[in-house]
Amino acid sequence: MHVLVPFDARQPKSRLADVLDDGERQTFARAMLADVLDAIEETGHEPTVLSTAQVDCRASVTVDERPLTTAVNDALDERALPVGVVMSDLALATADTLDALFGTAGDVVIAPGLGGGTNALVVRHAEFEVDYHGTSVRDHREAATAVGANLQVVDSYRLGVDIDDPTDLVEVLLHNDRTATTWLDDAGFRLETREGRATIARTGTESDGT
Ligand SMILES: Nc1nc2c(ncn2[C@@H]2O[C@H](COP(=O)(O)OP(=O)(O)OP(=O)(O)O)[C@@H](O)[C@H]2O)c(=O)[nH]1
Ligand SMILES: C[C@H](OP(=O)(O)O)C(=O)O
Repeated sequence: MHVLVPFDARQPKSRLADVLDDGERQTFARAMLADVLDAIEETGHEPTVLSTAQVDCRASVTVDERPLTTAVNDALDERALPVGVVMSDLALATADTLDALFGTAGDVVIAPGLGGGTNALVVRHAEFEVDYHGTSVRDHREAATAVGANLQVVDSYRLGVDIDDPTDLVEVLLHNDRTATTWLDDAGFRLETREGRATIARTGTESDGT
């Protein structure tokens, strides 16, 4: 199966601006992309990065500067189905969890994200179109129904966590041990327990007084 990996190479991960500067967000986004590409390759499927600008990575790259939804729908039209779409910020994605997604039968198979996004999906129905942003998981359910496509939802913690906000970094430090975690470690991020919950702190910053 062909697997598209959308990637915003221009200003990635703006919601992490409180904890990472511009250059750090670029590097961290690329680290997560590398981990996602590794996991897809381990499944034996073929990833193509669908990027807003050229990016140095181990997969083939198609550059499309248009908005996410337009770029993905055009890429779906150009390829023989089925096609997978896996977001580049799924830092916890593993070959096993992706195999479960790719192996689930259905015209449209969705891995929802926390907060209403669509972290990954498989499209086997020619009339189905994506519509990202907002509560896209609900929009995709409706879009599947509208074209008469059978929809399946996979239940996956690892595919459900996309790294958008600083609190999501906790999950990377807790549950990933690949490129993105190494990068966070090297950048000084540590887990701390506050009021019984895991949270992140960064050594060498004002917040820890060093
Ligand atoms: N090709 C393409 N990919 C995009 C675009 N916008 C976001 N992405 C990718 O789509 C996935 C989900 O992106 P978001 O979390 O909504 O956006 P983001 O740019 O990563 O982060 P924020 O700036 O914090 O919203 C990630 O893999 C992004 O790299 C776009 O306009 N084009
Ligand atoms: C692209 C978007 O991602 P989010 O903004 O929810 O991370 C979505 O899944 O619709």
